Amino acid sequence: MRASLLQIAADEDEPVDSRRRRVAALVREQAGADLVVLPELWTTGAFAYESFGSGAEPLRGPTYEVMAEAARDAGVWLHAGSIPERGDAPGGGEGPLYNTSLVFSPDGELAAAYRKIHRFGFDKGEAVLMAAGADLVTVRLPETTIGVATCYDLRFPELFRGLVDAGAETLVVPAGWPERRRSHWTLLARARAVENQAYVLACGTAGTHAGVPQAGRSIVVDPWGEVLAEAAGADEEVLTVEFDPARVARTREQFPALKDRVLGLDAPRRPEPSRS
Ligand SMILES: NC(=O)CCC(=O)C(=O)O
Repeated sequence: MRASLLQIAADEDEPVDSRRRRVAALVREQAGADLVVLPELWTTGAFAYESFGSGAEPLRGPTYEVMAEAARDAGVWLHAGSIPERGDAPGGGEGPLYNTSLVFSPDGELAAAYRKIHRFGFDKGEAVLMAAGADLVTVRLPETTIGVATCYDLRFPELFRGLVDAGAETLVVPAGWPERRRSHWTLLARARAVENQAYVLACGTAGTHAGVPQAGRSIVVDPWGEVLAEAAGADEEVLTVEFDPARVARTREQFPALKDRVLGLDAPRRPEPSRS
């Protein structure tokens, strides 16, 4: 399988419509790839909190339209990164905001939408401006099943275990990860690959947005935890990699650690009563 990760910048000086067209052209240039991946919130920037409301769009809004067409023209599976999605309110009108990833099939149909479950920012930013998703999302491609997660989700191994239990063999993680925590990005991408015996395709953002320098360093890790490809730095880059999806099953068979899982350990344990 061939995948291209498009590590693009979300520069405030570039009008969003121009960026959509520019990114669509880049997607079209990837014709021949099986899967193309974009970063998190590339229309606004993942740290441009004040733009989330003004830059929000419905699920089937302008980014959806442009990306569906680009996927169809290129004939690729496209994980189009995420958008600030304005959900519907139950009685009509404006509902909550979500950080929503869109996955398109090569015929330009929406194959899946994933609303980010773990919102970043603690008591500010995304954590207060956006609502949390609740559903794990996997998508069956001809060669592999992808499991979808977004940026901060990378810190929560239980989400990835859920994806593996749902059949995921390739974990796709668009992100807007800051330079300040670059070492965590690489470490966590490799950890998620090793512990789940799965490929990890993690696509970061280039440049600086909202004053936050981005780590870039998009990375592809194999099911043994080895780095197959890594972006050179934090500039815009197309990272292309060939990988063999069958290695997931082989790795899980030859080193069957996933079979040794002990389930139900997540409940708090009480100390044994004293026997004296
Ligand atoms: N956009 C994000 O989710 C940022 C996550 C992050 O900075 C971190 O986990 O560290």
